[in-house]
Amino acid sequence: MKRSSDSTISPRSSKRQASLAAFLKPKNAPSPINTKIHISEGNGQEDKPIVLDDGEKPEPLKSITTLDKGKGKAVDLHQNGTAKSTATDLDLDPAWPPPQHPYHSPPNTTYNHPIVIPPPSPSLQPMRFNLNPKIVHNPTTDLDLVYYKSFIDKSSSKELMSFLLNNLPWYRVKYMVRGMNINTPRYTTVFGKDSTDIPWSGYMKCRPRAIPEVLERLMRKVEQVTSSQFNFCLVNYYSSGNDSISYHSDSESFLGPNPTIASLTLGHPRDFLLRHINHKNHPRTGNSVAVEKFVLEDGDMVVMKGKTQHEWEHSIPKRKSAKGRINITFRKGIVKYATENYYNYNVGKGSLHRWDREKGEMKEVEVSDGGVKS
Ligand SMILES: O=C(O)CCC(=O)C(=O)O
Ligand SMILES: [Fe+2]
Repeated sequence: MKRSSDSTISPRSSKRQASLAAFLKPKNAPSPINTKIHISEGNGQEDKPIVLDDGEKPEPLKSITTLDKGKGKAVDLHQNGTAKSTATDLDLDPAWPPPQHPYHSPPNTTYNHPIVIPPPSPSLQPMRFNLNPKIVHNPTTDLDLVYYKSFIDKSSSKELMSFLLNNLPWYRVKYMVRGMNINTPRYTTVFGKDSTDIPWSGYMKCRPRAIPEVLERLMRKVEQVTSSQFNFCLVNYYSSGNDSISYHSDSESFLGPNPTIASLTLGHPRDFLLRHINHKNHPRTGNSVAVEKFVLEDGDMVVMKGKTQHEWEHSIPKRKSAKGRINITFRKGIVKYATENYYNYNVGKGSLHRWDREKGEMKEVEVSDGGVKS
């Protein structure tokens, strides 16, 4: 999806919000929200027309629709059927990944990395995880989440945050939509390749990058815990409360129907809002649907699944006092366009940024690393 809010195009641009989900609304459903500017925003962008709509007023927040308070434990699926409440990334099933896994091995573990991303430091071995999810499922509104509070344990999450901040290449992507310049309001980066048999070297518009070892190990664990398979890892860094992602759905057709997306938080907490695409008038009930809010804290993981991406939008709104937060998402792209799109909107053509440890801030590095070809 693309991004919008926070572009330089006009003072009102920060109000602009995005949704591709509007295109997926059931036929005859009432029009979701009226109409002025509605620019889709997120981490990928689909080649579809963009519905224009206006950022609407904020709505009162209601508590989450937690139907199962999550007393049960997550089942660690590859532990010979034994359910566990904690795990590490080193206790993976040796048969994982299976031969048909959608992440085909890159030519080497550092393939197309524009900078040296070191292997995980000893302090990151092993990473420890807590498996105590809450199931958030509302069959009427099709909200379908699994929410792991403190999925990554505190010391692993601190180490991981520092490792990623210091070692990943970061971008502040600029792009154009309908003649308007958009500045992505957060730092982004992406690794991985779609599940097609196209070789890693076979992309004309971008150069897919191998998922760095530490993120691949995390991905394998998340796959095991969620019974899913992924081939992309997108990472966001929100450096302050001014960084954000506006309402959008990750419902791009290049992820296939009902995509499962696992999303992890490291660092300072941020509000995560979910809004139904027909929140003013739900087609089945005729009622309004309240915005759902989660405060995502260090180590938390939210798995969005089922029809969530088709029926709901999510956002990380700006918040005055917020401080640095990393978000990692794992997804599965099924066509070549997934790769082109994700690199275009999360690496782009601009210069890379590195974390300046001494100053505690991002620094723009002059060289362009050729992530995306012109
Ligand atoms: O930062 C987050 O929690 C959400 C990120 C997100 O929605 C996205 O990258 O598509
Ligand atoms: Fe998203």
